[in-house]
Amino acid sequence: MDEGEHTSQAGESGEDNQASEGSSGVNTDTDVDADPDTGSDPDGDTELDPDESSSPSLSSSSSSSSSTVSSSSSNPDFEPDRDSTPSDSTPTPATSSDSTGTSPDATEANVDLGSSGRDRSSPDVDFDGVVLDDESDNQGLFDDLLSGEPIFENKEVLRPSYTPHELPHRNDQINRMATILVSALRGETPSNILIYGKTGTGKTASAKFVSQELESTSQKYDVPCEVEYINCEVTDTQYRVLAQLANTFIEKNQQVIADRLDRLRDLRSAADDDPTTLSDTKFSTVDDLEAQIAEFEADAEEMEEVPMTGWPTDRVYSTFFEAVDYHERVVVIMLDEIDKLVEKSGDDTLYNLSRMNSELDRSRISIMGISNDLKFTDFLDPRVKSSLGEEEIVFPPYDANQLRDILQHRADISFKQDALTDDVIPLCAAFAAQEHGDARRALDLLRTAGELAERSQAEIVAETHVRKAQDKIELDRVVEVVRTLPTQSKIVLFAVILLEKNGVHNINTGEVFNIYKRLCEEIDADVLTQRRVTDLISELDMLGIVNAVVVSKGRYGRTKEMGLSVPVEETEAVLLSDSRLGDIENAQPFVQARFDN
Ligand SMILES: Nc1ncnc2c1ncn2[C@@H]1O[C@H](COP(=O)(O)OP(=O)(O)OP(=O)(O)O)[C@@H](O)[C@H]1O
Repeated sequence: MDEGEHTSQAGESGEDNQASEGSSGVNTDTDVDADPDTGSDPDGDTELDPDESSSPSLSSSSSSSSSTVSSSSSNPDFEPDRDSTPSDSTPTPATSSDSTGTSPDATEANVDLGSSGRDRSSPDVDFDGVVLDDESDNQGLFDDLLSGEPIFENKEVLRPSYTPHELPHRNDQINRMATILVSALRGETPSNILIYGKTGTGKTASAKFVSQELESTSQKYDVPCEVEYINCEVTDTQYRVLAQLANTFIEKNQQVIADRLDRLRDLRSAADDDPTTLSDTKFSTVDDLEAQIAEFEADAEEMEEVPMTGWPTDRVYSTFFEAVDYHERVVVIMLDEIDKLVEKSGDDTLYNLSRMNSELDRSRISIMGISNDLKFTDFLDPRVKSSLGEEEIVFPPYDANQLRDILQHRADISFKQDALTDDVIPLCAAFAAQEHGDARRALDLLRTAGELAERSQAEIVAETHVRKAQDKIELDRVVEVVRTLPTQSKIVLFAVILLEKNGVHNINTGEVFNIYKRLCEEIDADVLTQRRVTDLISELDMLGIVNAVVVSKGRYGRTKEMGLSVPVEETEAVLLSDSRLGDIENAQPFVQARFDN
């Protein structure tokens, strides 16, 4: 999901919600393994090859060289030299004479004043009781941080909101989009396009890149062509989509009318001075001109913005229809996360939009839908499905080598020269390829590694920072998944944590259920059946929070044995931050109760 151009943007953590993709999605091992299948590094060496076909291989020598660098740079004795000349990008601290605007003499006076208290008798200096360079007023909190050589040249380039100018490995898809959309520049209606691909495969970035090119070319050749971007995760109902489009077009129309009125009013002044001015225009008399001005003024007056709620949908639709058809143009409506719209409010919006062309007089619209759910068209009305999917473009996941190129392009502009050891980019690429070739994940990893290096005052980003960044991102993800669990699942998870904290290994379902029951009683929650609790445990297993295996107990049947797959302390803290679970003051007695049953 990207920053919406016309929408208010949902909070963008830069994290995709992959937690539901199984236990591998929540790997909190501090040691990143060489083997994606086993999740362990039995050899204990640093050889990393998560993607055999294309992944980078990091030798232990590179890791040792980088650790040399990081250990020297994170030396605890490291003391920034405050007297040294600040680097180009380090702001020069203002001296007291700069900041007060006083003369050098005044600065000297200030030095004296520092020792002798405040001498208000000096005629040149009126410090008004404030001595800016007094040590006690500025303890150098920020000076120390600023004096470190910054690692980043421009960190924004690594953020999801940045639209890159180059999109390596997406030429084919970009060219296909361009080939389809070029008809808009010929005044024809382009076919509707559906773009599919997993998260982070560059769908939005590529579509926005093509849109920008389309709009700038249309300005160059003076062909009316516009692209409207809607993020359907935020704008997820027919009313909101139509209202947002209507208001965007109304705003644009007002601008068009204002420009036309300016020109006509200029013409009228010229005609007042010299009536022959009108001979080159379509107006035979000043009255005709006046009438046209009055008509535009009335149009501008009539255009009423759609409120964000409250109108009947057909009124919103007709307002949008009139606004878009106000003058000749081809409009491409880009519906990002289109599956979210269909999921939330069915396919009415798409049905209405896709049949509009037959009724529009002056304008034409074309739809570009973007989705990471390949199956969402199954829920569409067959007419909508065939109209929407006139052209389909698939964005395959990136492999490790492609991710490396993408990261290198960004790193060149976002980091200072030589700020990365050689293994940083391959390692970030390898980690991201291990998941599902997600460029967003790879960029997050690189940015977080840079930030961690910066925070530890290292001068260079090394392999260890990438590994720490990977752990941090994983932990953030776990925290998010746990935080958003339903209360019943949280109670079940809390029961597992309590058992684990008390040294119980191979926890079985019965044990969890006993503790769960008592926790429910304590916080006055409904008690589910043991069967239902077993289902919740399976869900936690699927989310990668617990690791459960079914074991046979011979003639006593089968049971599930489980352990926690996430860090205990952090997970417990997240659970206790829930207002209901936070009420459990001392859980120890419940665990003891396990032995009573
Ligand atoms: N080929 C590429 N070159 C440079 N940056 C890329 C490339 N592909 C993706 N990115 C970057 O990766 C991030 C995610 O890309 P984008 O938002 O386009 O993915 P998406 O496929 O639309 O994902 P989602 O379905 O989750 O919205 C963005 O910061 C984007 O700039």
